[in-house]
Amino acid sequence: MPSPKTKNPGRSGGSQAVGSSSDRFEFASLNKSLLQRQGSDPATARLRASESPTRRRGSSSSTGSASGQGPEEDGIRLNPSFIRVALSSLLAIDLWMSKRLGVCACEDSSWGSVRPLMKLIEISGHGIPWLAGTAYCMYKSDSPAGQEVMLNLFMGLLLDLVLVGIVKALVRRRRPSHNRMDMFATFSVDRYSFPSGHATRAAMCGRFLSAHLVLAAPLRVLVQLWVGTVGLSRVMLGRHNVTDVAFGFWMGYCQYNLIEMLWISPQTLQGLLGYVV
Ligand SMILES: CC(C)=CCC/C(C)=C/COP(=O)(O)O
Repeated sequence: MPSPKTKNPGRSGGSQAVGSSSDRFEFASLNKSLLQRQGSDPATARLRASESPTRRRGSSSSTGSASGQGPEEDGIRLNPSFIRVALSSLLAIDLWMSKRLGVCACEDSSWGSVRPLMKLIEISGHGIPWLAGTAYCMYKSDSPAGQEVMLNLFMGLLLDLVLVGIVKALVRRRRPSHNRMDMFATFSVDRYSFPSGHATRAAMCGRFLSAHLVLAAPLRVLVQLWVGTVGLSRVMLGRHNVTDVAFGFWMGYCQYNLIEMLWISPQTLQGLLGYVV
């Protein structure tokens, strides 16, 4: 659980329980839009229609609805959709679970003594050791087949960084309020938490290793255990909400399919190099 030491510059103050200031921040925006939808009765709609264009423009930025919408869209706003209610419930459960599981968020959290181990697991899924290790193995490999596998893993790791960066920049979900931002070597988008870059990398590399490098069944089980541990450690460290990690796993799983689709074979490489040179 978070301690008074917990800092998060993006949030106003620390929090101890679900329904705290930070959670309320996320709920507030959901509730606001729900209320706005519910409040779109004909009288409100008429009132809105009579607003001056300037006022409507101003309000559209906060409500997320553009001025001058057609009647069909107003009709949709009359009925808060089931999906929206389901999503806000999921978000509530997500925040509650993430807060409960964030037991290593700082040294004086309930499981604070395990934090160094969790940080070690964090390093095992960080981009830098993976990129450096793969580049080293590619350089050291004396078989063309080994080099091919390593080159594709390297390209996959770069692709992962780009895709995660894009999704983080688009979604812009803040990290949990109990997170202490003390990760090493991060990009600016890493102040956002959705999806977990460690989870995407772990899931993608886990599938890659099992398909190309780790052939013994017991070792494959170990690889999958590592993937799960990396995901769990993200929530326990307070870095992520559960949904960030769950989506990250799914995204990493799909990224592996992308690597297989875009597989760079020696022939492709020769073609590409021949084209460039
Ligand atoms: C600097 C390089 C090469 C990678 C950054 C890796 C990183 C710190 C990702 C953030 O992961 P989470 O989204 O799981 O916190």
